[in-house]
Amino acid sequence: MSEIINPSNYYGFCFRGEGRSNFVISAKSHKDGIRIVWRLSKDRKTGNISLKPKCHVVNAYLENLISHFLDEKFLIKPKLVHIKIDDAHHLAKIPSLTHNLKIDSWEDLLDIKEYPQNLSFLPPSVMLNQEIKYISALEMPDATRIPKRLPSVGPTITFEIKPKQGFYQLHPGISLPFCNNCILQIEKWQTGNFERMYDFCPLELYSGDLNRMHAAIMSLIREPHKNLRIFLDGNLIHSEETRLPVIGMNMACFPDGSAEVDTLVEALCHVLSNVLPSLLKAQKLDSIGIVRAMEIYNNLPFSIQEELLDKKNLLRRGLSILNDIDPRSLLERYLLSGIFKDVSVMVSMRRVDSVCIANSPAPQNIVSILSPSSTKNLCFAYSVRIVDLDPKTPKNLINAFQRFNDGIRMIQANGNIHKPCI
Ligand SMILES: O=P(O)(O)O[C@@H]1[C@@H](OP(=O)(O)O)[C@H](OP(=O)(O)O)[C@H](O)[C@H](OP(=O)(O)O)[C@H]1OP(=O)(O)O
Ligand SMILES: Nc1ncnc2c1ncn2[C@@H]1O[C@H](COP(=O)(O)OP(=O)(O)OP(=O)(O)O)[C@@H](O)[C@H]1O
Repeated sequence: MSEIINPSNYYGFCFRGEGRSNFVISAKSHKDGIRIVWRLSKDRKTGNISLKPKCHVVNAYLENLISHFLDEKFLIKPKLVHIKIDDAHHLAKIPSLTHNLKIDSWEDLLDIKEYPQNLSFLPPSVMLNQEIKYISALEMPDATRIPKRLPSVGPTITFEIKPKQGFYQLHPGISLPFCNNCILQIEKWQTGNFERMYDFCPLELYSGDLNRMHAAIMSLIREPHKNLRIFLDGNLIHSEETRLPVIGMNMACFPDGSAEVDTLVEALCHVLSNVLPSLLKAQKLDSIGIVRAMEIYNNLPFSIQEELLDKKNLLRRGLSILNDIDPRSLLERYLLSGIFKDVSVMVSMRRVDSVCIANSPAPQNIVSILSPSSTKNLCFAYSVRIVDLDPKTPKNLINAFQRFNDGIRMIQANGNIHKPCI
C-alpha cells in the first residue's frame, strides 16, 4: 500500500488552486523543509472531494504515455499517497478559506471553533454514508518554489500559463481565420464567462519570435482569463479574479526598483521558448481536428464508443495508436493530444546574484536578461514544471464540440466580433 500521510508532520498549510477536477493544497514538511502539494480529485457533480479518485490512472498516463513526448526535466513525477478520511475532511476546509491564508499547524486546522466542519468540501454527511477509510491523492513538489541553492535577491515569482493549442487547424466545411482557442474563448466571453475578450492568441505565444511571445504574455497580464496566474512567494497576486495593476506588480516583484514586470516577461519568454516546441509537437499528434474527431466518434459502433469512454482505454492501447491510421486510432491520437492542449506550464523565477553564480558548484537553471534601467544583466534562477496532465475521453470532445460550434455561429453572425488570428 502507498504511504499514508500524517498531516501533523507538516505545517504552513494553504490553498494553492483549483480547476474543475482537482483541489490543490500546499504544506511544508517538518522533516526536510520542502513544500509539497496534495492534489485531491473533485466529484464533478457535487464539487466535493471525490471518495473514489482515479489517481493511479493519472500516474499511469504519465509513466506510460506522456513521458514519451515531454522531457522529464519538465515533468513532476507524483507520489500516490493515502489520506485518512478524517484528515481529508479537515484538509478539505482549506479551499474555503481566504486565498493566501496560511495555517500554521495541523492542530490549528482541527479547531472547529476557528475552522468549522461546514467549511469542508468533504462534509461529515458524505463521509458517514460510505465505508471508506482512506482517499488517495497525488503528492508532488510545490511548483511555486525553487530549491534555494544560491543566495537570492527578492521574492520568487511564478507565472502559471495555460498556453492551449499552438497551431491553426482547418476543419471540414469551416473557413474562418480563427484558431481553436480563440473560437472557444469567444464563445465563453459571449456566454458571460468573461467580461471582455482578450487579445491573447496561442499562435503568437508559440511563434518562437520573442517579441511576439512577449506581446502575447502582456495581453494575458491585461486580461488573464484562465490562461494566466501570477504568484509571489506562492501567494496568488494576479489572475482573472484577483487583479493587481502593473505598477503594483512592479513594486511587489522588484521592491528595490531594480527592474519591472517587463524584464520578468522577457526572462519568461526565454524559458518558454525551450518548452513550447515539445508541447506543440505533442499536440500535433492530432491530425484530424475537433470536427472530424466528432464525426469519427459518432460513426463508431456503440461498443467501441463505450471502450473509448473508459479512461483506461488509451493505457491499454498504448503507443501502437501512433502507427495506425484507422479512424479509431486517429480519434485516440486526438484524445491523447488533448492532454497537451490543456496543460499548464508553471515557471518560477527568483533573482540571484551573478557573482554567486560564477562561484557556485551547484548546477542551477539560470536566465540572464539585460535590465532596461541599468547596463548590467539581471540573473534569474528558474524552474519549469508542466502540470495538469489529465486524461481526456470523448466526454471532453462532446462538450468542447458543442461550444466550438456555438463559437463558430457567433463569429459567422458577426464578422467583426474579434481580430482574426491569422
Ligand atoms: O475546451 P477548452 O479549450 O475550453 O478547455 C477547457 C478548459 O477551459 P480553458 O481553456 O481554461 O478556458 C477548462 O479549464 P478551466 O477549468 O475553465 O480552467 C478545463 O481544463 C477543461 O478540461 P476538463 O473538462 O477539466 O478535462 C478544458 O476542456 P477540454 O480540454 O476537455 O476540451
Ligand atoms: N505541483 C503544483 N505546484 C503548485 N501549484 C500547483 C501544482 N499543481 C497544480 N497547482 C495549482 O493548482 C491549480 C489547480 O490544479 P490543476 O490545474 O491540476 O486542476 P484541474 O482541476 O485539473 O484544472 P482544469 O480544470 O484546468 O483541468 C493550478 O491551476 C495551479 O495553480
